[in-house]
Amino acid sequence: MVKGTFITVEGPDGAGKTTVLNIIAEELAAEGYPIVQTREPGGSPIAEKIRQIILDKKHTEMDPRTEALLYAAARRQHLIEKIIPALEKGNIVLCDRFIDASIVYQGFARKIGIDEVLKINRFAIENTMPDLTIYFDIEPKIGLERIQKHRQGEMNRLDLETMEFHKMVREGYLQLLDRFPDRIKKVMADRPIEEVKTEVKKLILSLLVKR
Ligand SMILES: Nc1ncnc2c1ncn2[C@@H]1O[C@H](COP(=O)(O)OP(=O)(O)O)[C@@H](O)[C@H]1O
Ligand SMILES: Cc1cn([C@H]2C[C@H](O)[C@@H](COP(=O)(O)OP(=O)(O)O)O2)c(=O)[nH]c1=O
Repeated sequence: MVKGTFITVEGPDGAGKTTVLNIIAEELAAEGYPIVQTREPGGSPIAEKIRQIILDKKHTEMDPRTEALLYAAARRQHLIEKIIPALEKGNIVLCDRFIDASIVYQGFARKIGIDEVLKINRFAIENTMPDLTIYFDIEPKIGLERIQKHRQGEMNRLDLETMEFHKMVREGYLQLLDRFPDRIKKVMADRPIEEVKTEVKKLILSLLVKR
């Protein structure tokens, strides 16, 4: 029987997920909550190796279904090695991206199909779904500008096609929000970090008091 609480954050790149999660993890830990913070793809040695294969810029010929299977494989390994043991010990697991990222990026934006990607991910994760998923909503243009601003010209792949892709990503998340309204909660991420953090923390605490 799993005793812990499993919370994931999702959203387009540059929405502020990592920034806000870092602050909240630190605050909750200081307040005495047993926090385990982790991220996908990666989060365990085997899963990190799979991440390197997926994100390797040399792998331009990678087929979308291969990519989806690799994400699902990394997810399974991370779940078995890290998330489930932490939940069994009663921890609150805060995870940066999980199954919804695959549904949206591979299923919707790469056009494999939401239900196809759900199927392989159900195989990968069996029954371990998040208790709560916080979706950081932001216009892709703003998210990408944030990333560019801090990487100072290094990342210049932001042509029209990738903007189209990122728009699909947001659209995919909004569809998931409609499909799973009880699990996924939306936060407007186009606001100062402190405001976003306060709202996200409120959502987390309101789940924790119920349990
Ligand atoms: N609310 C915010 N307003 C302005 N800049 C932000 C905000 N949240 C994050 N950032 C900055 O935007 C960049 C991307 O944030 P990050 O947390 O890495 O996003 P994500 O994990 O969603 O891709 C970082 O440089 C971060 O400092
Ligand atoms: C977990 C996951 C991530 N991704 C993508 C989303 C990101 O663009 C990238 C992860 O890179 P990462 O550097 O972790 O980005 P971020 O800080 O924005 O989360 O992988 C998928 O396409 N499918 C998935 O299942």
